[in-house]
Amino acid sequence: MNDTARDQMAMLVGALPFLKRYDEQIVVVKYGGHAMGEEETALRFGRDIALLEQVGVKPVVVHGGGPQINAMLKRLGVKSTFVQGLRVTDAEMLDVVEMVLAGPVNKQIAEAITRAGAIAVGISGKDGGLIRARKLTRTVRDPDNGAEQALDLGFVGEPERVDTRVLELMIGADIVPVVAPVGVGEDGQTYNINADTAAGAIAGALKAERLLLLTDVPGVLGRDGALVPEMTVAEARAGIAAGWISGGMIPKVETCIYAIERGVKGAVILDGRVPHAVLVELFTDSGAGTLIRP
Ligand SMILES: Nc1ncnc2c1ncn2[C@@H]1O[C@H](COP(=O)(O)OP(=O)(O)O)[C@@H](O)[C@H]1O
Ligand SMILES: CC(=O)N[C@@H](CCC(=O)OP(=O)(O)O)C(=O)O
Repeated sequence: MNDTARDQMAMLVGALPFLKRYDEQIVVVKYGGHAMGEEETALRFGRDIALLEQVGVKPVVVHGGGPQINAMLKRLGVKSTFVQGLRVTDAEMLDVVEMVLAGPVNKQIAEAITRAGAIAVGISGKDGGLIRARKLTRTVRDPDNGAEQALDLGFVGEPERVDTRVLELMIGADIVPVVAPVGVGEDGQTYNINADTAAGAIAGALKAERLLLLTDVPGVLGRDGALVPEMTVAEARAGIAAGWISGGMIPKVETCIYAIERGVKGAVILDGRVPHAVLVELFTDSGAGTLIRP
């Protein structure tokens, strides 16, 4: 046997316990807009998700699409602003957000997975009452007098309740759900939801075995810039308080903490642009990215 064959054999044997561990288990994968990159990246992602389904894992995909929304807004000549990483969403903006997320982005991902041999169906959080949302309230501290001020982000929502029935029906029929992060209020109002937040709420409601957040950095980086392979919820909270976890990484880490507190066994932040990142994370000992655990 040559070295290549020996390496392949070792990989295969190493993966077997993980295949058993994830058999019939729900894994929620958040596919971020930055991780989507070139068409080839999306096709590779589709092949990995289809493969997961074919080996008995139950994947549920929740996607973002921030950069894709930005591209459409540019074409339309509409300006967009972000507050605390969230897009301020007025009625006109909401139309574009829903059109892009629940339209081409959602369909492209479902199509890529289906082309790779699984059956994937794209839905939005509005379908089947999946994500009941309410208006998100946020405050900001005035730097001059320290007073708390309410922020109005328009139609930005937060999940209030997740009704998993439509997902369970799909999963039970071996259909891979692909979910756009749009929710609906009690009064029928549509809300734009941060995709990390939506994925965390869905993973929590499904009590998923794993939540994977695919982004365009290797994971959580420590003060020295090196990847932190693993951290507890307490360590993650301390990192946010100390300030070395900041910006767009805060909602991701908070989402992981939220999901774990609702029974998800482990949440991982990893680089979705790396070929087969999902497979390496699930089926190898070393994993990929940063694992946040209870
Ligand atoms: N400790 C940290 N480790 C890694 N990234 C961090 C950290 N603190 C802040 N960040 C920032 O978080 C960003 C990832 O969040 P974001 O750009 O919102 O991702 P996405 O578009 O995939 O949702 C990184 O590009 C980086 O600038
Ligand atoms: C409220 C809010 O900010 N919603 C996001 C939804 C998409 C998203 O989160 O996409 P990524 O994961 O690719 O960043 C937005 O409008 O961009």
